[in-house]
Amino acid sequence: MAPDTPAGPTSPFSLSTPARTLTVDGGRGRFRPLSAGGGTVPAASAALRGARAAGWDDPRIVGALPFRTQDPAALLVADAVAGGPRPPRTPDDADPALPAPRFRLREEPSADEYARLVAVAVDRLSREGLDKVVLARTLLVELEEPLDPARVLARLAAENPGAHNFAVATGADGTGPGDPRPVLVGASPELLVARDGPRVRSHPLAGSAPRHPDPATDRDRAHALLSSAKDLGEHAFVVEAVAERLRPLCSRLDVPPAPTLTATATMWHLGTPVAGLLRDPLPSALELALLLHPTPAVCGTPSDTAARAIGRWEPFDRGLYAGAVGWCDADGDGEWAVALRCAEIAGTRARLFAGAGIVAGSDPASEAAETGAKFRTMLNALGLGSVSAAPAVPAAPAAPAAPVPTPHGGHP
Ligand SMILES: C=C(O[C@@H]1C=C(C(=O)O)C=C[C@H]1O)C(=O)O
Repeated sequence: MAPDTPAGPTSPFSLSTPARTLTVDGGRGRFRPLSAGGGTVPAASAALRGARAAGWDDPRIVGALPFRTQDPAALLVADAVAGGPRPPRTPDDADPALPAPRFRLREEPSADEYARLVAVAVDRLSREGLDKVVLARTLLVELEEPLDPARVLARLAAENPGAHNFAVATGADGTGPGDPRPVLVGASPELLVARDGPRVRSHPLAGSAPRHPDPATDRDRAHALLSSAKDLGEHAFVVEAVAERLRPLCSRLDVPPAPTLTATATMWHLGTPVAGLLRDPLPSALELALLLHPTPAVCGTPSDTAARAIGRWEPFDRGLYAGAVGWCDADGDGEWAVALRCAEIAGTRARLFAGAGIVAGSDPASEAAETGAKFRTMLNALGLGSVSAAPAVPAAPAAPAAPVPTPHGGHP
C-alpha cells in the first residue's frame, strides 16, 4: 500500500489533495461529533473555541455536508493531522496484481429508466420553471469480501492524483444488524470553495464528455465539448451562480469569460477557475461552503425549484452524495470539494452515485452514458475496472445466483 496511505481503517475522516493530506487519527486522535443543535456555523464556532480552550493543537471542523440542507451532516471537531503534498505515485498504489473480485451489480434506476426520466425532465423543464436540473442514479455493488475504505481510498488517490480524494464516516447506522457504519469514499474533481486568509477560490465544473482510450478520439471529444453550445450553456448557469454568491463578499473577483477543459482519468469537463479577495469581516470556509452549496453543478437553476424536482424525480436519497466534503480551521481557512465520483461503502456493499446536468438540449441516451462513464472512477477503485466500459452501465457478469440483497435501508 502507498506509504502515504492517508488513514487507518478506523479513521473517521481523511482528505488528500495535490496540496496536502488531512487525516483524523481514528485510534489516538481527539475528535467528537459536531452537535447539530443551534445551526452549523454557531455550533462550529463554539466547538472550535472549546477545543482551543481545552488545549487542542490544531482543531478543525472536518467532514461532509449533505446534499439537502435539512438532512444530517457528518461533521466532527477534530485535532486533525495535516500532512504535506502527496508523494508521487508508486507502482504498488494501483494493486496491479489484485484479481478482480467476484461481485453482483444492481442499478437504481437502470440506465434505461434513467434515460426515460431524463426525457420526461427535458419535456417538463420549462413547465416546471427550470433552466437546468441535475439528475443522478446509483449502482449497487455487492462483493464477497468486506471492503476496506482505507484501501479503496489509497487506490482512488493513486488513480486520481489531481482529485480531492476523501473518506468520511457518515454517522448513519449500518444497513443491517452488525454491519459497519457506512463510509463515503470518493475522488472529487470539483472544488466548491477554498479560503486562505482573504483569498477565495472555486472551480465549478459542468458540461462533460467521457474520455476515450484512442488519443485522437479522446482529443476530438475534448474539442467538441469546448465548442458545444448545450454544454457551454449548462456550464454558464454554474459560473453565474457561484459569481453571484461570491461577488457581494469580495473586493475583487476574477471570473474568466470562458471555461477551460479539466480532465480526470475517466471524464472531460468544462471548468472555470474563479478567484477573489474577500472583504472584512472574512466569512469562514465553512460559511462559504454553506453559502455556495448546492450549486447548479449538482442541483440546478433555479436552485429551490431544482431541489424540489430532484426530490420528486430521483428514486433514492442522495444523503451526502453531491454535498460537500472538507474542513475549516479555527482561523476560518479551509477547503470544500463537491462530494462526487463517490460511493457509500458498508461491509461488502458499495452504493455508487453519478449524475448529469439536464438542460433543454439534453439527449437522454447521452446523459445515461455520461452517468455510466462517471461510475468508472469508483468501479476502478473497487477493482472492477474490467467491467465493460460506458456507454451505459455494465452488464452484470455471469454468476449471480440470487438477487442482490437490499443494500440501502428503505429501498426495496
Ligand atoms: C453530478 C455529477 O457531476 C457534476 C455534473 C457535471 C455535468 O453535468 O456535466 C459535471 C461535473 C459535476 O459538476 C456527478 O459526477 O455525479
